[in-house]
Amino acid sequence: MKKAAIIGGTGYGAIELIRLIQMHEYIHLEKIISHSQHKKQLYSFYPHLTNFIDDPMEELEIDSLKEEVDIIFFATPAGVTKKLIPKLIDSSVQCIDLSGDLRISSREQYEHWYKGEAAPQVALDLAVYGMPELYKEQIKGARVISNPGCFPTSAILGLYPALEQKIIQPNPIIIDGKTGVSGAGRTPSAMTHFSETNDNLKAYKIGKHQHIPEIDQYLSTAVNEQVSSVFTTHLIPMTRGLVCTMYGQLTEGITTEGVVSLYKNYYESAPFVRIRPEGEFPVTKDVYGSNFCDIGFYADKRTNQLIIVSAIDNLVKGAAGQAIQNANIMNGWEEGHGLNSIPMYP
Ligand SMILES: NC(=O)C1=CN([C@@H]2O[C@H](COP(=O)(O)OP(=O)(O)OC[C@H]3O[C@@H](n4cnc5c(N)ncnc54)[C@H](OP(=O)(O)O)[C@@H]3O)[C@@H](O)[C@H]2O)C=CC1
Ligand SMILES: CC(=O)N[C@@H](CCC(=O)OP(=O)(O)O)C(=O)O
Repeated sequence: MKKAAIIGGTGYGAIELIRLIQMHEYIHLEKIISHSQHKKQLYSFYPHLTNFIDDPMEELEIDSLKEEVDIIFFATPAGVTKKLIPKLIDSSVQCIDLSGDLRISSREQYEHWYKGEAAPQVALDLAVYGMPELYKEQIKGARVISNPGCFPTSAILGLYPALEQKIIQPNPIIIDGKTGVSGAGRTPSAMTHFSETNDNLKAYKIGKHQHIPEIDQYLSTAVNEQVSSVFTTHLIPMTRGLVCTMYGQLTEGITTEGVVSLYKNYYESAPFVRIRPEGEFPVTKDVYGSNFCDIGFYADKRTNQLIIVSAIDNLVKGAAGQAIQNANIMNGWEEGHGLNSIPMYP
Protein backbone atom coordinates (compact mmCIF):
# COMPACT_ATOMS: atom_id res chain seq x y z
CA MET A 1 0.00 0.00 0.00
CA LYS A 2 1.38 3.43 -0.98
CA LYS A 3 0.42 6.65 0.77
CA ALA A 4 -0.65 9.53 -1.50
CA ALA A 5 -1.32 13.25 -1.21
CA ILE A 6 -3.24 15.48 -3.60
CA ILE A 7 -2.31 19.16 -3.92
CA GLY A 8 -5.10 21.42 -5.23
CA GLY A 9 -7.78 19.78 -3.08
CA THR A 10 -10.86 21.74 -4.07
CA GLY A 11 -10.35 21.55 -7.85
CA TYR A 12 -12.12 19.23 -10.29
CA GLY A 13 -8.95 17.23 -11.03
CA ALA A 14 -8.52 16.53 -7.31
CA ILE A 15 -12.16 15.51 -6.89
CA GLU A 16 -11.85 13.03 -9.76
CA LEU A 17 -8.60 11.66 -8.30
CA ILE A 18 -10.38 11.14 -4.97
CA ARG A 19 -13.19 9.21 -6.70
CA LEU A 20 -10.70 6.95 -8.45
CA ILE A 21 -8.39 6.43 -5.47
CA GLN A 22 -11.45 5.36 -3.46
CA MET A 23 -11.66 2.33 -5.79
CA HIS A 24 -7.90 1.63 -5.67
CA GLU A 25 -6.64 -1.18 -3.44
CA TYR A 26 -2.98 -0.14 -3.35
CA ILE A 27 -3.20 3.64 -2.87
CA HIS A 28 -4.29 5.15 0.42
CA LEU A 29 -5.19 8.85 0.30
CA GLU A 30 -3.24 10.19 3.27
CA LYS A 31 -3.60 13.94 2.78
CA ILE A 32 -5.52 16.48 0.76
CA ILE A 33 -3.68 19.78 0.52
CA SER A 34 -5.57 22.99 -0.10
CA HIS A 35 -4.07 26.37 -0.84
CA SER A 36 -7.30 28.32 -0.20
CA GLN A 37 -9.39 26.10 2.12
CA HIS A 38 -6.98 24.32 4.46
CA LYS A 39 -8.40 23.27 7.85
CA LYS A 40 -11.83 23.02 6.21
CA GLN A 41 -13.68 19.81 5.32
CA LEU A 42 -13.81 18.96 1.63
CA TYR A 43 -17.41 17.74 2.02
CA SER A 44 -18.49 21.26 2.96
CA PHE A 45 -17.69 22.21 -0.67
CA TYR A 46 -18.59 18.83 -2.17
CA PRO A 47 -21.40 17.21 -0.14
CA HIS A 48 -21.28 14.12 -2.38
CA LEU A 49 -18.05 13.23 -0.51
CA THR A 50 -19.84 13.02 2.86
CA ASN A 51 -18.76 9.86 4.75
CA PHE A 52 -15.89 9.29 2.32
CA ILE A 53 -13.42 12.03 3.32
CA ASP A 54 -13.55 13.06 6.98
CA ASP A 55 -10.16 14.64 7.73
CA PRO A 56 -9.84 18.38 7.12
CA MET A 57 -7.68 19.58 4.26
CA GLU A 58 -4.18 20.68 5.18
CA GLU A 59 -1.82 23.50 4.36
CA LEU A 60 1.13 22.69 2.13
CA GLU A 61 4.37 21.95 3.98
CA ILE A 62 6.41 20.47 1.18
CA ASP A 63 9.43 19.47 3.32
CA SER A 64 7.36 17.35 5.68
CA LEU A 65 4.97 16.13 2.98
CA LYS A 66 7.78 14.50 1.00
CA GLU A 67 8.67 12.44 4.09
CA GLU A 68 5.07 11.46 4.86
CA VAL A 69 3.79 10.14 1.53
CA ASP A 70 5.02 8.00 -1.37
CA ILE A 71 3.10 9.68 -4.19
CA ILE A 72 2.12 13.33 -4.72
CA PHE A 73 -0.50 14.23 -7.33
CA PHE A 74 -0.26 17.89 -8.36
CA ALA A 75 -3.81 18.89 -9.40
CA THR A 76 -2.87 22.57 -9.54
CA PRO A 77 -2.87 25.21 -12.27
CA ALA A 78 0.19 25.68 -14.47
CA GLY A 79 2.81 27.64 -12.56
CA VAL A 80 2.59 25.76 -9.24
CA THR A 81 4.52 22.53 -9.88
CA LYS A 82 7.48 24.29 -11.43
CA LYS A 83 8.01 26.13 -8.13
CA LEU A 84 7.57 23.05 -5.89
CA ILE A 85 9.43 20.45 -7.91
CA PRO A 86 12.95 21.77 -7.18
CA LYS A 87 12.30 20.95 -3.50
CA LEU A 88 11.55 17.34 -4.44
CA ILE A 89 14.40 16.62 -6.83
CA ASP A 90 16.49 14.81 -4.21
CA SER A 91 13.64 12.93 -2.54
CA SER A 92 12.23 9.53 -3.48
CA VAL A 93 8.59 10.64 -3.59
CA GLN A 94 6.79 9.89 -6.87
CA CYS A 95 5.39 13.07 -8.45
CA ILE A 96 2.55 13.09 -10.98
CA ASP A 97 1.80 16.54 -12.36
CA LEU A 98 -1.59 17.12 -13.99
CA SER A 99 -0.63 20.62 -15.12
CA GLY A 100 1.27 21.69 -18.22
CA ASP A 101 4.42 22.71 -16.31
CA LEU A 102 6.60 19.75 -17.30
CA ARG A 103 5.14 18.82 -20.70
CA ILE A 104 7.11 21.11 -23.00
CA SER A 105 10.75 20.17 -23.38
CA SER A 106 11.85 23.56 -24.74
CA ARG A 107 11.90 26.21 -22.01
CA GLU A 108 11.56 28.93 -24.68
CA GLN A 109 8.44 27.25 -26.11
CA TYR A 110 6.89 26.97 -22.62
CA GLU A 111 7.57 30.64 -21.95
CA HIS A 112 6.06 31.63 -25.30
CA TRP A 113 2.81 29.64 -24.89
CA TYR A 114 2.33 29.72 -21.11
CA LYS A 115 3.56 33.31 -20.60
CA GLY A 116 5.67 32.55 -17.53
CA GLU A 117 9.08 31.26 -16.57
CA ALA A 118 9.62 27.57 -17.38
CA ALA A 119 10.45 24.85 -14.83
CA PRO A 120 14.15 24.34 -14.09
CA GLN A 121 15.93 22.19 -16.68
CA VAL A 122 16.75 19.54 -14.05
CA ALA A 123 13.00 19.02 -13.45
CA LEU A 124 12.25 18.86 -17.18
CA ASP A 125 15.03 16.29 -17.61
CA LEU A 126 13.53 14.13 -14.87
CA ALA A 127 9.96 14.22 -16.16
CA VAL A 128 8.55 11.49 -18.40
CA TYR A 129 5.49 12.27 -20.55
CA GLY A 130 2.83 10.03 -19.06
CA MET A 131 1.10 8.66 -22.12
CA PRO A 132 1.23 4.90 -21.40
CA GLU A 133 0.22 3.85 -24.92
CA LEU A 134 3.45 5.40 -26.27
CA TYR A 135 5.91 5.59 -23.36
CA LYS A 136 5.15 2.66 -21.05
CA GLU A 137 8.77 1.53 -20.67
CA GLN A 138 9.95 5.04 -19.70
CA ILE A 139 7.03 5.42 -17.25
CA LYS A 140 8.02 2.16 -15.51
CA GLY A 141 11.33 3.68 -14.49
CA ALA A 142 10.14 7.24 -13.85
CA ARG A 143 9.84 9.14 -10.59
CA VAL A 144 8.34 12.31 -12.08
CA ILE A 145 5.45 12.11 -14.54
CA SER A 146 4.12 14.91 -16.65
CA ASN A 147 0.51 13.89 -17.21
CA PRO A 148 -0.66 14.82 -20.72
CA GLY A 149 -3.22 17.54 -21.39
CA CYS A 150 -6.79 16.56 -22.23
CA PHE A 151 -6.81 17.64 -25.90
CA PRO A 152 -3.28 16.26 -26.50
CA THR A 153 -4.38 12.87 -25.11
CA SER A 154 -7.24 12.63 -27.59
CA ALA A 155 -5.28 14.14 -30.52
CA ILE A 156 -1.98 12.28 -30.08
CA LEU A 157 -3.63 8.88 -29.53
CA GLY A 158 -5.71 9.51 -32.65
CA LEU A 159 -2.93 10.72 -34.94
CA TYR A 160 0.32 9.08 -33.80
CA PRO A 161 -0.02 5.66 -35.52
CA ALA A 162 -1.13 7.19 -38.84
CA LEU A 163 1.85 9.56 -38.80
CA GLU A 164 4.40 7.01 -37.63
CA GLN A 165 3.21 4.46 -40.20
CA LYS A 166 3.27 7.22 -42.85
CA ILE A 167 -0.28 6.71 -44.07
CA ILE A 168 -0.86 10.48 -43.77
CA GLN A 169 1.37 13.48 -44.54
CA PRO A 170 2.84 15.26 -41.49
CA ASN A 171 1.66 18.64 -42.74
CA PRO A 172 -0.99 19.91 -42.81
CA ILE A 173 -2.70 18.23 -39.85
CA ILE A 174 -6.02 19.78 -38.82
CA ILE A 175 -7.42 19.13 -35.34
CA ASP A 176 -10.90 20.36 -34.52
CA GLY A 177 -11.34 19.99 -30.74
CA LYS A 178 -14.53 20.22 -28.70
CA THR A 179 -14.78 20.07 -24.92
CA GLY A 180 -17.23 20.21 -22.05
CA VAL A 181 -17.02 23.05 -19.53
CA SER A 182 -15.38 21.06 -16.68
CA GLY A 183 -12.18 21.30 -18.75
CA ALA A 184 -11.88 24.88 -17.55
CA GLY A 185 -11.75 23.82 -13.89
CA ARG A 186 -13.95 24.92 -11.00
CA THR A 187 -13.33 28.64 -10.95
CA PRO A 188 -16.11 30.33 -12.94
CA SER A 189 -15.33 32.89 -15.61
CA ALA A 190 -17.21 34.93 -18.17
CA MET A 191 -16.49 32.21 -20.74
CA THR A 192 -17.90 29.40 -18.57
CA HIS A 193 -20.88 31.35 -17.18
CA PHE A 194 -24.13 29.38 -17.73
CA SER A 195 -25.73 31.98 -19.94
CA GLU A 196 -22.60 32.15 -22.13
CA THR A 197 -22.26 28.38 -22.58
CA ASN A 198 -25.83 27.09 -22.51
CA ASP A 199 -27.40 26.86 -25.97
CA ASN A 200 -24.16 28.17 -27.42
CA LEU A 201 -21.00 26.96 -29.20
CA LYS A 202 -17.82 28.97 -29.10
CA ALA A 203 -14.37 28.61 -30.69
CA TYR A 204 -11.74 29.86 -28.23
CA LYS A 205 -7.97 30.48 -27.85
CA ILE A 206 -7.66 30.40 -31.67
CA GLY A 207 -3.97 30.16 -32.62
CA LYS A 208 -3.00 30.64 -28.96
CA HIS A 209 -3.95 27.42 -27.21
CA GLN A 210 -1.34 26.09 -24.74
CA HIS A 211 -1.84 22.56 -26.08
CA ILE A 212 -0.46 23.46 -29.53
CA PRO A 213 3.25 23.05 -28.58
CA GLU A 214 2.48 19.84 -26.67
CA ILE A 215 0.63 18.23 -29.59
CA ASP A 216 3.27 19.35 -32.10
CA GLN A 217 6.17 18.20 -29.93
CA TYR A 218 4.91 14.61 -29.64
CA LEU A 219 3.54 14.29 -33.18
CA SER A 220 6.93 15.49 -34.45
CA THR A 221 8.62 12.55 -32.70
CA ALA A 222 6.39 10.19 -34.72
CA VAL A 223 7.80 11.45 -38.03
CA ASN A 224 11.21 12.92 -37.06
CA GLU A 225 10.27 16.25 -38.55
CA GLN A 226 8.44 19.33 -37.35
CA VAL A 227 4.65 18.95 -37.33
CA SER A 228 2.80 22.27 -37.07
CA SER A 229 -0.82 21.35 -36.52
CA VAL A 230 -3.80 23.61 -37.09
CA PHE A 231 -5.62 23.20 -33.78
CA THR A 232 -8.85 24.95 -32.77
CA THR A 233 -10.86 24.30 -29.62
CA HIS A 234 -14.60 24.76 -29.08
CA LEU A 235 -16.59 24.99 -25.87
CA ILE A 236 -19.70 22.80 -25.88
CA PRO A 237 -22.68 23.12 -23.50
CA MET A 238 -22.03 19.90 -21.60
CA THR A 239 -20.14 19.10 -18.40
CA ARG A 240 -17.71 16.31 -19.32
CA GLY A 241 -16.36 14.91 -22.54
CA LEU A 242 -14.03 15.89 -25.34
CA VAL A 243 -13.84 15.00 -29.03
CA CYS A 244 -11.13 15.75 -31.56
CA THR A 245 -12.06 15.40 -35.23
CA MET A 246 -8.82 15.30 -37.20
CA TYR A 247 -7.81 15.47 -40.85
CA GLY A 248 -4.61 14.38 -42.58
CA GLN A 249 -3.81 13.91 -46.26
CA LEU A 250 -3.52 10.23 -47.22
CA THR A 251 -0.20 9.17 -48.73
CA GLU A 252 -1.45 5.94 -50.26
CA GLY A 253 -4.68 4.25 -51.25
CA ILE A 254 -5.39 2.68 -47.87
CA THR A 255 -9.04 1.83 -47.14
CA THR A 256 -10.94 2.55 -43.92
CA GLU A 257 -10.79 -1.18 -43.20
CA GLY A 258 -7.00 -1.05 -43.63
CA VAL A 259 -6.73 1.89 -41.19
CA VAL A 260 -8.91 0.10 -38.61
CA SER A 261 -6.72 -2.98 -38.88
CA LEU A 262 -3.49 -0.94 -38.56
CA TYR A 263 -4.76 0.84 -35.41
CA LYS A 264 -6.04 -2.40 -33.86
CA ASN A 265 -2.56 -3.87 -34.21
CA TYR A 266 -0.87 -0.71 -32.96
CA TYR A 267 -2.96 -0.54 -29.79
CA GLU A 268 -3.22 -4.31 -29.28
CA SER A 269 -1.68 -4.12 -25.81
CA ALA A 270 -3.28 -0.77 -24.82
CA PRO A 271 -6.25 -1.63 -22.57
CA PHE A 272 -7.81 1.85 -22.71
CA VAL A 273 -7.81 2.49 -26.45
CA ARG A 274 -10.85 1.07 -28.25
CA ILE A 275 -10.86 1.11 -32.04
CA ARG A 276 -14.24 1.34 -33.76
CA PRO A 277 -15.08 -0.87 -36.73
CA GLU A 278 -15.55 0.70 -40.16
CA GLY A 279 -18.59 2.98 -40.29
CA GLU A 280 -18.73 3.62 -36.51
CA PHE A 281 -17.56 6.75 -34.70
CA PRO A 282 -17.35 7.42 -30.96
CA VAL A 283 -19.50 9.90 -29.03
CA THR A 284 -18.68 11.38 -25.62
CA LYS A 285 -21.26 9.22 -23.85
CA ASP A 286 -19.37 6.10 -24.94
CA VAL A 287 -16.49 7.08 -22.62
CA TYR A 288 -18.30 9.13 -19.92
CA GLY A 289 -16.70 8.64 -16.49
CA SER A 290 -14.20 6.13 -17.90
CA ASN A 291 -10.53 5.97 -18.81
CA PHE A 292 -11.19 4.93 -22.41
CA CYS A 293 -10.14 6.71 -25.56
CA ASP A 294 -12.41 5.56 -28.41
CA ILE A 295 -11.32 6.19 -32.00
CA GLY A 296 -13.10 5.86 -35.37
CA PHE A 297 -11.90 6.45 -38.97
CA TYR A 298 -12.97 7.30 -42.48
CA ALA A 299 -10.51 7.17 -45.39
CA ASP A 300 -12.19 9.61 -47.76
CA LYS A 301 -11.26 8.71 -51.34
CA ARG A 302 -13.10 11.74 -52.72
CA THR A 303 -10.86 14.26 -50.89
CA ASN A 304 -7.89 11.96 -50.20
CA GLN A 305 -8.19 12.75 -46.48
CA LEU A 306 -8.10 10.47 -43.46
CA ILE A 307 -10.74 11.61 -40.95
CA ILE A 308 -10.13 10.48 -37.36
CA VAL A 309 -12.61 10.96 -34.51
CA SER A 310 -11.24 10.45 -30.99
CA ALA A 311 -13.32 10.77 -27.79
CA ILE A 312 -12.30 10.85 -24.12
CA ASP A 313 -13.67 12.00 -20.77
CA ASN A 314 -11.49 15.08 -20.12
CA LEU A 315 -11.44 14.48 -16.35
CA VAL A 316 -10.59 10.75 -16.55
CA LYS A 317 -8.39 9.74 -19.51
CA GLY A 318 -7.71 13.48 -19.96
CA ALA A 319 -6.51 13.99 -16.36
CA ALA A 320 -7.11 11.92 -13.18
CA GLY A 321 -7.62 8.49 -14.79
CA GLN A 322 -4.45 8.75 -16.85
CA ALA A 323 -2.63 9.89 -13.66
CA ILE A 324 -3.76 6.70 -11.88
CA GLN A 325 -2.82 4.62 -14.95
CA ASN A 326 0.66 6.14 -14.70
CA ALA A 327 0.87 5.46 -10.94
CA ASN A 328 -0.07 1.84 -11.63
CA ILE A 329 2.69 1.44 -14.22
CA MET A 330 5.31 3.21 -12.07
CA ASN A 331 4.57 0.88 -9.16
CA GLY A 332 4.31 -2.38 -11.11
CA TRP A 333 0.56 -2.77 -10.49
CA GLU A 334 -1.84 -3.91 -13.19
CA GLU A 335 -2.15 -0.97 -15.62
CA GLY A 336 -5.93 -0.75 -15.32
CA HIS A 337 -6.19 -1.29 -11.57
CA GLY A 338 -9.04 0.85 -10.19
CA LEU A 339 -9.93 2.06 -13.68
CA ASN A 340 -11.89 -0.82 -15.12
CA SER A 341 -15.41 0.49 -14.60
CA ILE A 342 -17.91 0.53 -17.46
CA PRO A 343 -18.60 4.08 -18.79
CA MET A 344 -21.79 5.62 -17.39
CA TYR A 345 -24.65 5.52 -19.89
CA PRO A 346 -26.89 7.33 -20.68
N1 LIG B 1 -10.29 19.94 -15.80
C1 LIG B 1 -9.76 19.16 -16.76
O1 LIG B 1 -10.50 18.56 -17.56
C2 LIG B 1 -8.28 19.01 -16.89
C3 LIG B 1 -7.39 19.71 -16.10
N2 LIG B 1 -6.04 19.57 -16.29
C4 LIG B 1 -5.08 20.32 -15.48
O2 LIG B 1 -5.13 19.80 -14.16
C5 LIG B 1 -4.88 20.83 -13.24
C6 LIG B 1 -6.07 20.93 -12.28
O3 LIG B 1 -7.21 21.24 -13.04
P1 LIG B 1 -8.64 21.46 -12.42
O4 LIG B 1 -8.74 20.68 -11.17
O5 LIG B 1 -9.64 21.28 -13.48
O6 LIG B 1 -8.56 23.01 -12.05
P2 LIG B 1 -9.34 23.76 -10.90
O7 LIG B 1 -9.21 25.19 -11.21
O8 LIG B 1 -10.70 23.16 -10.73
O9 LIG B 1 -8.51 23.40 -9.59
C7 LIG B 1 -7.18 23.73 -9.36
C8 LIG B 1 -7.00 23.87 -7.86
O10 LIG B 1 -5.64 24.22 -7.59
C9 LIG B 1 -5.60 25.02 -6.41
N3 LIG B 1 -4.87 26.26 -6.68
C10 LIG B 1 -5.28 27.30 -7.42
N4 LIG B 1 -4.34 28.26 -7.45
C11 LIG B 1 -3.31 27.80 -6.71
C12 LIG B 1 -2.04 28.33 -6.37
N5 LIG B 1 -1.64 29.52 -6.80
N6 LIG B 1 -1.22 27.58 -5.61
C13 LIG B 1 -1.62 26.36 -5.19
N7 LIG B 1 -2.81 25.81 -5.50
C14 LIG B 1 -3.65 26.52 -6.25
C15 LIG B 1 -7.03 25.33 -6.00
O11 LIG B 1 -7.40 24.40 -4.99
P3 LIG B 1 -7.05 24.68 -3.43
O12 LIG B 1 -7.25 26.13 -3.18
O13 LIG B 1 -8.01 23.79 -2.73
O14 LIG B 1 -5.63 24.26 -3.26
C16 LIG B 1 -7.83 25.01 -7.25
O15 LIG B 1 -9.12 24.60 -6.93
C17 LIG B 1 -4.68 22.12 -14.05
O16 LIG B 1 -3.31 22.32 -14.30
C18 LIG B 1 -5.40 21.80 -15.34
O17 LIG B 1 -4.91 22.56 -16.38
C19 LIG B 1 -5.53 18.71 -17.21
C20 LIG B 1 -6.36 17.98 -18.00
C21 LIG B 1 -7.81 18.09 -17.92
C1 LIG C 1 -12.83 24.42 -21.46
C2 LIG C 1 -11.38 24.72 -21.23
O1 LIG C 1 -11.02 25.85 -20.99
N1 LIG C 1 -10.54 23.69 -21.29
C3 LIG C 1 -9.15 23.88 -21.06
C4 LIG C 1 -8.49 22.54 -20.93
C5 LIG C 1 -7.07 22.69 -20.44
C6 LIG C 1 -6.73 21.73 -19.42
O2 LIG C 1 -7.53 20.90 -19.11
O3 LIG C 1 -5.62 21.78 -18.74
P1 LIG C 1 -4.11 21.78 -19.19
O4 LIG C 1 -3.82 23.10 -19.79
O5 LIG C 1 -3.34 21.51 -17.96
O6 LIG C 1 -3.96 20.67 -20.13
C7 LIG C 1 -8.49 24.66 -22.21
O7 LIG C 1 -8.90 24.50 -23.35
O8 LIG C 1 -7.51 25.36 -21.94
